[in-house]
Amino acid sequence: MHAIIDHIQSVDLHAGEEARRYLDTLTKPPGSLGALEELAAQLCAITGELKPSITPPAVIVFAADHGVAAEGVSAFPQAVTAQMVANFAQGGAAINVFARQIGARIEVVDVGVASDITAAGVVNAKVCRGTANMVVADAMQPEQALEAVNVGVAAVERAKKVGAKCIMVGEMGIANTTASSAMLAVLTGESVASLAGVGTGIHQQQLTHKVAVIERAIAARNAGPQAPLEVLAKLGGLEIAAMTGAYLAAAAHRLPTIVDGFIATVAALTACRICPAVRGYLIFGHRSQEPGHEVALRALDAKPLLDLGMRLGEGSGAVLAYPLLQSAAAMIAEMATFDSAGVSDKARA
Ligand SMILES: O=C(O)c1ccc[n+]([C@@H]2O[C@H](COP(=O)([O-])O)[C@@H](O)[C@H]2O)c1
Ligand SMILES: Cc1cc2nc[nH]c2cc1C
Repeated sequence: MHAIIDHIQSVDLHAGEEARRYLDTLTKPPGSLGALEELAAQLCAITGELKPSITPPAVIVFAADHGVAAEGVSAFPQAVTAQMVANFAQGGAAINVFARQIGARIEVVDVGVASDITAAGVVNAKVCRGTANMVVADAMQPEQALEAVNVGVAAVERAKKVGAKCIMVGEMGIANTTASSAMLAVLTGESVASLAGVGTGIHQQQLTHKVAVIERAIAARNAGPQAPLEVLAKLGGLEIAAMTGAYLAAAAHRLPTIVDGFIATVAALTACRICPAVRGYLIFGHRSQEPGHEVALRALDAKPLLDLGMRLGEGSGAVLAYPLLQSAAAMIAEMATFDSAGVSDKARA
């Protein structure tokens, strides 16, 4: 992990400024393409190119289990994590459908599913069989958390090796909204009650219980916001650690990265707390319905592209936003300028 952090540089602010100036020469009233213009400028700042390429895209889904599932904090049993991994391998999950739509390769990585994964094509990078129950023990040992971060780094480097120009990271892990909520409460100082949500769809009474479980875990684990890796190890999850590593590696390799929903954004926040320069490489795909997502987005000063009332995970909201990046990249690369098209601009009128 430390080797990859040493390679992270801030995005190229000069390229971003140059892109903004160039966008104002294109045949449209200045600023009229709204957020798409800012997106185009960000892609230029990330890649250092005035005509950035984001093709081909790559999707990576990290799966792991959570000991805290034993506290009854999810609407679904732990076995669903492994069952969904098999579904990903067969191409039948929402993320498979959306990835096919945009022509993205998809890699599924077992970073810590509790049971054996036999499905063909799943990368076996199991650090251990799920985390410990954070109410009674640290979720991970520091070396396990570090190993899981490195699983994420390696996955992005595999994608980079086969030519990926845009990274979308997703996750699957029953009870991971509990882990993410605990991390976020510590990282931001916000109350658990203000950010914990229904996850896969628990009822109000179960949500009250979930809040109490998270509060007990936080009190018992004793981790502070100044030590993000410790927060990750004590309260996080193996797939959250892998996502954190993926964001660090994507930044180190100057790859535009689309962040998915709640769990992904907590991992992104963790990566930014470890290395603030990561922030410039992140594009936020969508606003999840999980209330904590708003808190995490605010902590990152981030405005997501889409707001579809989704709360699935898997990377689905990131992949759905990818066509907007395609539009932004195509717009800056292909639009005519006022000069080239012989259109009078405002200044000359
Ligand atoms: O990405 C999100 O915003 C999101 C919000 C709620 C739930 N999820 C997904 O649902 C699972 C976690 O929910 P839970 O209730 O088991 O904590 C996990 O597999 C996530 O991918 C994902
Ligand atoms: C079926 C199912 C699919 C999922 N995908 C991501 N999280 C999930 C949780 C459940 C329960």
